[in-house]
Amino acid sequence: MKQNIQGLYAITDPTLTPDEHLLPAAEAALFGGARLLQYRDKTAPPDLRRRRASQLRALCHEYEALFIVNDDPALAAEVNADGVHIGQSDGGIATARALLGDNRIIGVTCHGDLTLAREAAAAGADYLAMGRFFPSRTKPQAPPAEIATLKQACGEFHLPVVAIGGVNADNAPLLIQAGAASVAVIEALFGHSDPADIEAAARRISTLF
Ligand SMILES: Cc1ncc(COP(=O)(O)OP(=O)(O)O)c(N)n1
Ligand SMILES: Cc1ncsc1CCOP(=O)(O)O
Ligand SMILES: [Mg+2]
Repeated sequence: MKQNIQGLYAITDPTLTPDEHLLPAAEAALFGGARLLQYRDKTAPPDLRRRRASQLRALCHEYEALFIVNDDPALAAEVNADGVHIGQSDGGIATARALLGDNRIIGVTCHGDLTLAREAAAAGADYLAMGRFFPSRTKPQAPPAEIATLKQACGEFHLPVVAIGGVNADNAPLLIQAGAASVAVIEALFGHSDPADIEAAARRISTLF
């Protein structure tokens, strides 16, 4: 499982995709080649989050893709997700590891900071997420990161590095050439409402790997 952190990493967004369209939108991204899918919803009530996370896990596994829950290791454990993504204020790797065990994936936000990346690697992260590399309307306040730092991280760590922030089919090659194992994408996929357009956008990015 952990060796498969590679390729297009699609991340859902409740502002771009209303709940009633979530499953078809996610399926379009998977059909277009997404290899990982993250459920990122900070606003839905807990029972809906549980239901959608279970449904998305089943969908991802139909496409042999990895299913990751954002922010919430307890939900990831409850729905038997492949892993969790945590940021610097999301509770820490040790807490997530205690809930998820050694076989599940823990991804950690390291912004553009090699010190954070070294700490996450030493604490047992399974992938390091760096970014934002380009302006992002989804998270404009995310601290900017340099592609030179991405290159350095990819050379230093024996862990996959995921690049995020304003990524689309035109700029993803810069990140892949710098060594990113995966690019994480929200708006360039889910900014489309027609599933055929989501699928086409996913395919354009997936074929870059
Ligand atoms: C793959 C990936 N990388 C980075 C993030 C950002 O996580 P975080 O810093 O915790 O911010 P939020 O996404 O929680 O707003 C991510 N979710 N996924
Ligand atoms: C969650 C997150 N963390 C850093 S940038 C970002 C948002 C990525 O979304 P988009 O692909 O729409 O820029
Ligand atoms: Mg978070």
